[in-house]
Amino acid sequence: MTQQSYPAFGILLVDDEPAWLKSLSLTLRSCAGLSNVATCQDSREVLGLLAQGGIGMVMLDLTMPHLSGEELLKQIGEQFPEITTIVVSGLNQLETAVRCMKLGAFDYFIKTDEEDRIVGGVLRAVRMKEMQQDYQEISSRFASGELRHPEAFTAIVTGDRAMLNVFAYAEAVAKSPQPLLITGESGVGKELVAQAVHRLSGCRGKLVTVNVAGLDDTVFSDTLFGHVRGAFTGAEQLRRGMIEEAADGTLFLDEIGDLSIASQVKLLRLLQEGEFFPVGCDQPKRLKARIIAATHQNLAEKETLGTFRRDLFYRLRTHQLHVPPLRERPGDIPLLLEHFLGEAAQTLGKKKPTPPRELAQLLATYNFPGNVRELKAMIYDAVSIHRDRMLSMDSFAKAVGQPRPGSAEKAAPRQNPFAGFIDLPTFSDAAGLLVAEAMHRANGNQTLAARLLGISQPALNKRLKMMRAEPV
Ligand SMILES: Nc1ncnc2c1ncn2[C@@H]1O[C@H](COP(=O)(O)OP(=O)(O)OP(=O)(O)O)[C@@H](O)[C@H]1O
Repeated sequence: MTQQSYPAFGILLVDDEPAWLKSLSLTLRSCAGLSNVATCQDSREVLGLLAQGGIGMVMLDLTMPHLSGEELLKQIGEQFPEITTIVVSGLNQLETAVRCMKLGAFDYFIKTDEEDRIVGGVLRAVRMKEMQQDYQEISSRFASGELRHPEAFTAIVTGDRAMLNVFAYAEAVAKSPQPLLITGESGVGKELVAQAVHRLSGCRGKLVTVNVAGLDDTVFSDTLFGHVRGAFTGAEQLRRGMIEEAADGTLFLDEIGDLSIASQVKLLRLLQEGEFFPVGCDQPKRLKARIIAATHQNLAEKETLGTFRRDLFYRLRTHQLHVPPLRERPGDIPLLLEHFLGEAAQTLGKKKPTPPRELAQLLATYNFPGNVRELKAMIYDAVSIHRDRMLSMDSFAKAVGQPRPGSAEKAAPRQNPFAGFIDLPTFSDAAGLLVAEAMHRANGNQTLAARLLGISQPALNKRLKMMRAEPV
């Protein structure tokens, strides 16, 4: 996407008629935004040109002097199997088309076909080729297992294997012009990942973020596509949409799961055709930005319920990254704690406090529905009220012990876990099981287990001694 010309690989047009070569190049440039196009009039030169490298696709005439198109097709298939070949011929014969397909042609067009058909076919082939290249890149990155640009991820604190896999994938698809979908619960760091992908893309344009939640279809169109002067009452000035703001860069569409069906249709058209119409304008403009979309919602479920279009879902997830929730990467909690303590202290102009040893363990017992954002807020909160050298556990214990406002735990009356039992355990058995669970969650730390149970540490110690004397 950094290069001026698109796509990243060259497209070679081969025909002995210069007028056709000129008109096809113009059509590809103006209707499909394909500018990385070279032409060749002499079929004998084609193999030599391909040997120089850089060409990923050939569009070939069949009836040419010297080397016929069919012969060339065969030789390209043998010597350059990675190159996609499309036949564009004056011959409207089914047998010829079938023969070409058998020789490996990706598609077959007749010169008199409508322009839209040819352009659509070429764009399809370009997309397939880009995806092939992306997948090769992905597998080679995973095989090497190393990040080439770890510095792009410095804002994301983690040591987790699954997160490192997310980074490897992000690196592999960063330069792809295909859309990228980032999923994961709220607060896991999806936007940080989008920023890293943009940085790695090498695009010289900006990263432009649009939160599409709550935008009705009219505002969505106006925000993304912009409008011309006089497009509607109040449109006194021309407005460039966010797509244009993000030209040669990345357009990050956050909360994509909330998009209305009408706007989904428009986004799909943008992705499929690579063009859009500013409101009130009948001249299409080309999409020159890479699209990254993110959501905390389950799009597969929404698609089944009919609230998210299947075609858009499949288009968006050409490449997909899932950022795991914090509770699935407890090893990150101490790292994030250290990081945010430093950050909060600096922001609040305080000395970085020392966290008690049990704090990370206490936090590991909590399931963090708000993920890293919630942890960050807890730490900022604690640092803002802290006075001594040692950080107090109190605000954390309070936060992890409380059901979140509006959460299911608060809304639903707590079920008595013994409700379905025919024979109730004895009081001492039940207490023993509760203590065993708290000790397990606290990783054997009595201070922490006592906090979880809401009793003092000596009381817990006494109970443990009793349990050892008469095991449950
Ligand atoms: N691994 C991390 N290291 C450092 N900071 C992080 C990390 N993950 C998230 N954060 C911070 O947590 C907050 C939430 O992150 P972010 O906005 O990227 O999450 P999100 O998944 O995009 O959330 P939402 O779905 O609500 O938009 C931000 O302040 C971000 O800087």
